[in-house]
Amino acid sequence: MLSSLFRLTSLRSRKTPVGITSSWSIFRQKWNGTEEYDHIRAEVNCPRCSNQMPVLFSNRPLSITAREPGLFQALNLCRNCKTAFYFRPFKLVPLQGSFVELGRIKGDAEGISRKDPGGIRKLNDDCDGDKDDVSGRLERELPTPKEIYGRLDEFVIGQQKAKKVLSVAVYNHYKRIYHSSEKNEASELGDNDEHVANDFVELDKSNVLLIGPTGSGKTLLAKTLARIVNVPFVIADATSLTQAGYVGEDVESILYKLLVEAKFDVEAAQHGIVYIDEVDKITKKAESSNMGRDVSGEGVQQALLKMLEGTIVNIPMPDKGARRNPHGDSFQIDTKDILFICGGAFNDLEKTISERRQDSSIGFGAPVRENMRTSPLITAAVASSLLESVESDDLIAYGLIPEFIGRFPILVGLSALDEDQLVEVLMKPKNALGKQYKKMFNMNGVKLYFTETALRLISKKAMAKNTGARGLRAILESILTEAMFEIPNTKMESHRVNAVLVDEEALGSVDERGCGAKILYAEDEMDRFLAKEKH
Ligand SMILES: Nc1ncnc2c1ncn2[C@@H]1O[C@H](COP(=O)(O)OP(=O)(O)OP(=O)(O)O)[C@@H](O)[C@H]1O
Repeated sequence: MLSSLFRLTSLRSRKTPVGITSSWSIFRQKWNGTEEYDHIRAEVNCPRCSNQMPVLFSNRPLSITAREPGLFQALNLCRNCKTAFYFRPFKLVPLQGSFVELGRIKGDAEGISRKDPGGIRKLNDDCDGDKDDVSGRLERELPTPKEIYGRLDEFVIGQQKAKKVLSVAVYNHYKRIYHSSEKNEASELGDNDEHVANDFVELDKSNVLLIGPTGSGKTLLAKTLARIVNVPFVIADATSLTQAGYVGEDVESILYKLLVEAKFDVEAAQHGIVYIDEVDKITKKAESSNMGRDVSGEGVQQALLKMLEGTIVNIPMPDKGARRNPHGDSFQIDTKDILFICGGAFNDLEKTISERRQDSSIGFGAPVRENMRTSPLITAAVASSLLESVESDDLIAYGLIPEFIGRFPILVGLSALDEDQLVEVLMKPKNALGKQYKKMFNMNGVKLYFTETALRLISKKAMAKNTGARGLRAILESILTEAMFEIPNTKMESHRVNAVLVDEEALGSVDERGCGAKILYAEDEMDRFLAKEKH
């Protein structure tokens, strides 16, 4: 996609001054962790559609100008008209320069305008300098923590505390982004002293670390949040990452995926959410057992530090064939506004927490210790309570390095789902598994029915497997496979399947297989069964 974007290099050259409309600022940052370059962040009007767009100039040499040193230049894509430009200012103060239009991305044909990955971005797009208006829009368009919580509730069962903490964290994260755009507007308008003083208050970024057993909804929470605030979202696996210089997926590849997800709209990518799973596998402890290769967990944590905090990362543009070329031009992604959510199961972390709190001082005391040894159910409840009080020191004791933990001011503990919650997971959320299978059978004109006892048994089986909600799908798949195999072959009236029933017999018991879902042919068979059940 990108090669077509830049194929039209130097198609047209317009000598139009770069109009600085709202803000510009200079800062110095390392590129590729070694050389230091100056950067100028500016707002310009797109010469094609006149929409405002943010541009990041830097004096890093680009191959487009034969690597001429010392020039401030930028490559940028107008997200409104999807036109790529090369910018080269001929004066720095006030910033003025010329545009070279590089070409346009075909919108729908390549799916570029398939969706606008930045509902959030619309706010910035519309900033027209009226401060009240910016604040007003902030209030109108950014969902409040309660609204975010309400939407999460539609998809995620239980985890009330995590949902609340995340709603506030995400709201504050995007408010922080608007705060900086609002700040720029205010200083342009020459606002009063109090506002000017407030401008110097920098809001820190708040990445989130989710700690909870497998199948408790960590990934689901992150994915749903990204959908609610309508920003690009990617999932990365910490175990596949390598420290600098090692062969394997590198840290930059996460940002490349985010850029792809944002359809190469740099600003949208910079406001996205990245979920990094399995961070408990890059602890010092896990190095020998889990990584299975010559890469230190600590090295990977080190490699992630800069990106988590906020740095400008260079993402090489793909060559023809969509391969990334490290020697070619690149997109620059500033990670300071990307929200990083990390997740991990951190098995047995509760023991570390318990040790820290020396058991008796936590209020549970000896009876709880006894319970932890004897009853797995109570142990799960106690473990959840302990996880809620997790602190940085516990994670350091677990093997995360202090610098890594320091970049996660928000720690959230998730609890294992209990039997009732697993039954809800099956049927309640908007796209619950049970609803999905019902829809699938409905497509063949067949009704799928689960009895209450069957739903409980499915949950019990999942709990016995210790895989949380993750295990539900495998159980459903195994009891419904036979029915899904038969039904498409029974289109003839005489053999038409009317309904499929999942009852206790279909499931067997917690540790034994049942007979599988029952296929009902006669039209009234299901009605008779339901009447009997009611009776
Ligand atoms: N609390 C929940 N509410 C609704 N569905 C859930 C919940 N937890 C898990 N699920 C479902 O279970 C499956 C696995 O969940 P998810 O990937 O979020 O688990 P996880 O905690 O990230 O697990 P892991 O640590 O193994 O990555 C998904 O299909 C998800 O829809």
